[in-house]
Parts: sequence; structure tokens; C-alpha cells
Amino acid sequence: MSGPLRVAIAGTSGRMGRVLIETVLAAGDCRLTVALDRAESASLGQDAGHNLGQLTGVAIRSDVATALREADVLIDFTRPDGTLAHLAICRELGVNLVVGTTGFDEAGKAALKDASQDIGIVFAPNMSVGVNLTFKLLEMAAKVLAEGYDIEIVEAHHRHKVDAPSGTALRMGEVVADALGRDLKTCAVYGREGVTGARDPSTIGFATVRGGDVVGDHTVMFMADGERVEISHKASSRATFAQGAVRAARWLKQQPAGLYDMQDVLGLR
Ligand SMILES: NC(=O)C1=CN([C@@H]2O[C@H](COP(=O)(O)OP(=O)(O)OC[C@H]3O[C@@H](n4cnc5c(N)ncnc54)[C@H](OP(=O)(O)O)[C@@H]3O)[C@@H](O)[C@H]2O)C=CC1
Ligand SMILES: O=C(O)C1=N[C@H](C(=O)O)C[C@H](O)C1
Repeated sequence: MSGPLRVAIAGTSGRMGRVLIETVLAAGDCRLTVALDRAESASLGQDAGHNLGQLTGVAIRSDVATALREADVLIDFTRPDGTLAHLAICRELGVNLVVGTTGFDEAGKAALKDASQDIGIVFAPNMSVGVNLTFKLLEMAAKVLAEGYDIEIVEAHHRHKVDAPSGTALRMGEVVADALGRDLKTCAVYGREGVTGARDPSTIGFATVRGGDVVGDHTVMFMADGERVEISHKASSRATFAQGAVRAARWLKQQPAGLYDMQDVLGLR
């Protein structure tokens, strides 16, 4: 019989890192074994539960290559450069990886794909069940509303978010474009300014809002003459993402090496 899943968290002191620590500590079948922060972090050496007022016995550290020997899976919500550095070590040590980080370029995505020959990776821009359901709803809506509907995607996030549009908005665009037989790379319009001319019906538009403490709002609009369909998701707590990430970590334990996303984890493929 195997013991609890040994979980490492990267970006422990970040917004998601804190909620991930809380979620792993509350999961009866998981054991927090590693809490990582950057070498420059003021949190190094502190107990991983210090923000929660809990003692976990796990000190925050930055020696990734040594630390990950004590883990079965790393949950990483950091930045692309951090995730890619962790990826190389996970691959070397045979540690599975759950990646929530967004904002990767094509080379970064290719590196994740390449490493998935050797380890299991769940890579998803949004780990919530609700958003992953909306991907399915969007596929259906796009097929039904394929003619005569203008499609625009609006997302809003907190003032600290550094990438735009959000990874979720981009995935929503990909889902809709795929369902319509379009290529998002050529039909996306990222914001408008000045004399833009009339709207090209083959485009998918994106608008980004940043401010306050918005956890994550996404709306896809299908707009025609006489009616408008809107499919929206609004996250009110980061716990929804953290619970999805822990679910993905458990699920990976049973899978062969490969690149997966939350559609696989949730059986929505
Ligand atoms: N897939 C999903 O469901 C979700 C994805 N996200 C994504 O997760 C990521 C993190 O979001 P959030 O928690 O709000 O961000 P924060 O900025 O609050 O936290 C990021 C953490 O990562 C650390 N970090 C930054 N760069 C590196 C690096 N090069 N190496 C190691 N650690 C690093 C930061 O350390 P320091 O403070 O020292 O810089 C910090 O601890 C974003 O890409 C966001 O879009 C967010 C929510 C849900
Ligand atoms: O940075 C965030 O906060 C979030 N990022 C993800 C994204 O870029 O889609 C997911 C979620 O909306 C929160």
C-alpha cells in the first residue's frame, strides 16, 4: 500500500502558493514535504504555515534540486522562467508536475511538451471545475452560433497580474477558434484604438481589465443582430484553483508520462 502523496509547492509565498499550502495541509491523502521560494525571498527558513498561523514543520527553502528528492509531485504557480527551471529538475528526478503558471511563449510550451516524454505534467491555465465546464459550453455555443455572430472575450483580474490576456481567455479563444475551424494566431484582435474600421466578422476580439482584488472574471460574447449570448465564469476565491491543482496532482499519480490538462483530469475530453 502506498503512503500519502508527497507534495512540493513552488512560489509558496505568492497569492496562489499560500492557498495551495492551506489546501495540501487540509487534504488527508497528501503530505506537504517541500515548500519552495526564490533564493532572494525574505520567507526562506520560515515555516510554510506561517501565513496561516500554523506550524507545519516544513521550512521554506530554495535548494530545488535537493528538495525535490522528497516529493512525488511539484505544484507550480510561479512565472514561466521559474516553472521552466523547475521543469528541468523534475524531469531529471522523475517528479510529476502540475503547472498553473500562465504567460508561456511557444518555446516554453514546447519545453513542457518535450519533458512530458519522461514525466507526467498537467498544464492548464485554469484549474477550476467551472472554467473547464465553460470550455465545453463554448465549444457547443461556437458550433451552433457559427454564422452571423461576432465573438469577443472580456477578462478582468486583480491589479497585480502581469500577463495579458489571461491564460484562460486565450484558451477560451482557442476553443472557440478550433470549433469554428479558425486559427486563433491569425484571427485574434488584442484591443482596439483609434479609427479601426468596421469589425471583421472572422476575428475574435479580446479586452483586458485590471484592477483591485478581482480573482478572475471571464466572459465570452456571441453577438448577432437581435440577440447576444454570453457565457461567463467568475471566480470569487483562489481555493477553486488550488483544489483543482491538488486533484490534478492526485490524478497524475495513476498516469503514464505525458502532457495533460484539466479536461483530462476531469474526464471532459
Ligand atoms: N492555472 C490556474 O488555475 C491559475 C493560474 N494562475 C497563474 O499562476 C501564476 C502565479 O500567480 P500568483 O500566485 O497570483 O502570483 P504571485 O506573484 O502572487 O506569486 C508568484 C510566486 O512565484 C514566485 N516566483 C516568481 N518568479 C519566480 C522564479 N523565477 N522562480 C521561482 N519562483 C518564482 C514569486 O516569488 P517572489 O515573490 O519572490 O517573486 C511568488 O512566490 C500566474 O502565472 C497566474 O496567472 C493563478 C491562478 C490560477
Ligand atoms: O493571475 C491570476 O490571478 C489568474 N490567472 C489565470 C489566467 O491567467 O487565466 C487563471 C485565473 O483567472 C487567475
